[in-house]
Amino acid sequence: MDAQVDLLTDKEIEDRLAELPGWSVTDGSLTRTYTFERHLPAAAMVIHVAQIQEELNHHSELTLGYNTLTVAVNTHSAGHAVTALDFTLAHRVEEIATGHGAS
Ligand SMILES: C[C@H](O)[C@H](O)[C@H]1CNC2=NC(N)=NC(=O)C2=N1
Repeated sequence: MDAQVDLLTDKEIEDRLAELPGWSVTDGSLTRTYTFERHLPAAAMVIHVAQIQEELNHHSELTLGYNTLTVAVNTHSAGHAVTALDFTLAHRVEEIATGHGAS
């Protein structure tokens, strides 16, 4: 049984989004689309994000395009609400993005 996940108020979500330029809550998920110079760097970042997701045991929907990678996450165990766990993942992804040539 997953531990009870604390829900966030709209204000808390807005405050946390202010710390994550480029991220938004879109269609119920915390979302960011990264753009790359070429396809393979985008594909390589998928593996790195997957490693982080396994470490956190928290998983997003990843959409790989020609030179884009979209990360979209909410918390399934909280009824697909956006929670602090989603922001934790977003910050971890942000930490690696520049190194992958993402913008
Ligand atoms: C059994 C496993 O721990 C749970 O299903 C984890 C896996 N990854 C998850 N990812 C997300 N986004 N939300 C969850 O509630 C979640 N739960």
